[in-house]
Amino acid sequence: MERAVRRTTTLFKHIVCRRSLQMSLREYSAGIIVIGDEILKGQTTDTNSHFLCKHLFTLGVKVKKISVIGDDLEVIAKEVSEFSSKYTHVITSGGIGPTHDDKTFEGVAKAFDDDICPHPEIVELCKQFWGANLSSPKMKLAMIPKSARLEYGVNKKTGEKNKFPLVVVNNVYIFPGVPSLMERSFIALEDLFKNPDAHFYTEEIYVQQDEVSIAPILNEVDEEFKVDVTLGSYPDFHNNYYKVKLMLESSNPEQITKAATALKNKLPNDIIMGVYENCEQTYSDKELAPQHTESIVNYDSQPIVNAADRVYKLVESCSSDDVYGNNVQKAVSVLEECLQKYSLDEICIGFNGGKDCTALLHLYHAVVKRKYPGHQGKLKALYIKSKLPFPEVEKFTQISRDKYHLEMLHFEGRIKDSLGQLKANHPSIKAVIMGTRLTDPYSSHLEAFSMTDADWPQFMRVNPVLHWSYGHVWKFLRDLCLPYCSLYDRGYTSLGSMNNTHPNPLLQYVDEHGVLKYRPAYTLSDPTKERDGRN
Ligand SMILES: Cc1cc2nc3c(=O)[nH]c(=O)nc-3n(C[C@H](O)[C@H](O)[C@H](O)COP(=O)(O)O)c2cc1C
Ligand SMILES: Nc1ncnc2c1ncn2[C@@H]1O[C@H](COP(=O)(O)OP(=O)(O)OP(=O)(O)O)[C@@H](O)[C@H]1O
Ligand SMILES: [Co+2]
Ligand SMILES: [K+]
Ligand SMILES: [Mg+2]
Repeated sequence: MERAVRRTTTLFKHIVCRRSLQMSLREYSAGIIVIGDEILKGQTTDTNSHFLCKHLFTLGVKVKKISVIGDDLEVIAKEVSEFSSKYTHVITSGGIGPTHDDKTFEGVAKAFDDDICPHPEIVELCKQFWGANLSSPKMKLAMIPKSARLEYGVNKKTGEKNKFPLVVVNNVYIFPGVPSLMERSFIALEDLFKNPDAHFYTEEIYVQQDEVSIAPILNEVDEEFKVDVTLGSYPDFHNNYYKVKLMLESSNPEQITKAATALKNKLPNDIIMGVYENCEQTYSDKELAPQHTESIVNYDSQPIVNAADRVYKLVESCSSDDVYGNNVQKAVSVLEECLQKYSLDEICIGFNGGKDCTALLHLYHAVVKRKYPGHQGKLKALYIKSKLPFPEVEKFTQISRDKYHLEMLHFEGRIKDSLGQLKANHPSIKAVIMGTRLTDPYSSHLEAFSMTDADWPQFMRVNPVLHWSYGHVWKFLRDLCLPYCSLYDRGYTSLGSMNNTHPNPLLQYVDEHGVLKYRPAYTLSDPTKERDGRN
């Protein structure tokens, strides 16, 4: 939501986007109608339209309009009728449950001057699945427009025909509102929507300056190429590496290249962080993620996808006098040794969103991927929440959990007590991988494998980055374009709780408007001052 709102309030709405109607290509359009009082009342958040837009785009279908309406017969009929005449496909979600307030089938029937009546095939299915007799509320599911046809679709994983059909009237596809059901059903039926001619070319340019300062350039390029190329500008306030992503899109490969070249020539060179060219999307069912070619500058927008290749390449290509490279190598071999000694079930990584464990998590992920290429299970991560955690830290741990597919073992309170609970609740865990370095307090005596102290719950502490310097951690994170907690971009150099952690005073400066600001953590030149913001 937040992101969508931001987009519409920014420059993009002033750049009118048009794409040429190349006559050789047939354009497929779609309109989405989200139906349900609960959405208009703010009791449910609509995620279905977002899901549909994303998938339809990859199928070569342009969504032209999304409408959200209540469970009102007249309104449904009017909207369906209008959408049906305007767009190639109309997709509705919601309002097909067994209760009185669900009116979508009736509304669609009305839109086409049709009536609803029991459909024998669905009546049969209702009997089979729910033992429903003709008077049971479930039978409402069988009351569909007379002119409807049924589309079963195929489960892509099992190859089997779906058990329950989708109801379709003319070009109107009537999906359930429950997101999991809608998504499953849509994926099984997506071939119905696909545009066989679609062939979009995209190019992404990542820029390190805010939108306002580049707006005149965007307007110029848009003006020149708008007939053939769509230019979008998407700011990201939380990214550690860029401020705006520019997205060009066209079905004409020559024109998109010309537009992108014009844009790159006009933008100051030093603000371009990364360029992905020819991210051609052909609409196979395989992957939603765009197939990127390598960025021609250095920003990697998908650092986790190739984690193992990148990490091992770094390790294999490093020379003997490269201290940083050797430290990465050492970390990888400690992790490999850890995986020899313990099974994945016996290991968790201590992950609290800090920089050291963020670098470590990426290494651990890479080493696991290399050792177990087909591994589908989740890596375990231990997160002991402090009394007053920073919201930025909380957010970052959640983002990391999703990106690296972690199973989070959550605890709250004192670390020692939490480790006692870890032992009790997860008896299989024997080793905790940690981002501790020799320069951390009370850590100068540690080794790669050190048991916890005698008066602590007993775990093997595995310390792969023990010999890394402060600078090495930042070099690793930044060189590989890894996401890290946003507090580090605002002058924090080590993170504890909100009550004992401040930005590092050494990074303070006064900007041109006289405002006190902090430089990012990776610019700290004296590493012995890493904890100067802690008390
Ligand atoms: C898994 C784990 C094991 C730990 N084992 C010990 C230990 O054996 N002895 C000890 O004094 N502290 C131990 N600690 C505490 C850490 O040394 C350190 O005090 C804690 O991570 C807070 O670090 P900070 O002050 O940099 O935020 C452990 C912490 C964790 C997460
Ligand atoms: N609350 C915690 N929950 C889980 N693991 C923790 C916790 N605190 C510390 N650890 C582990 O101990 C390591 C050392 O802690 P430390 O605070 O020095 O590093 P960090 O949090 O990764 O980064 P920073 O030094 O910037 O705060 C972490 O990398 C992590 O592996
Ligand atoms: Co640290
Ligand atoms: K924008
Ligand atoms: Mg910390």
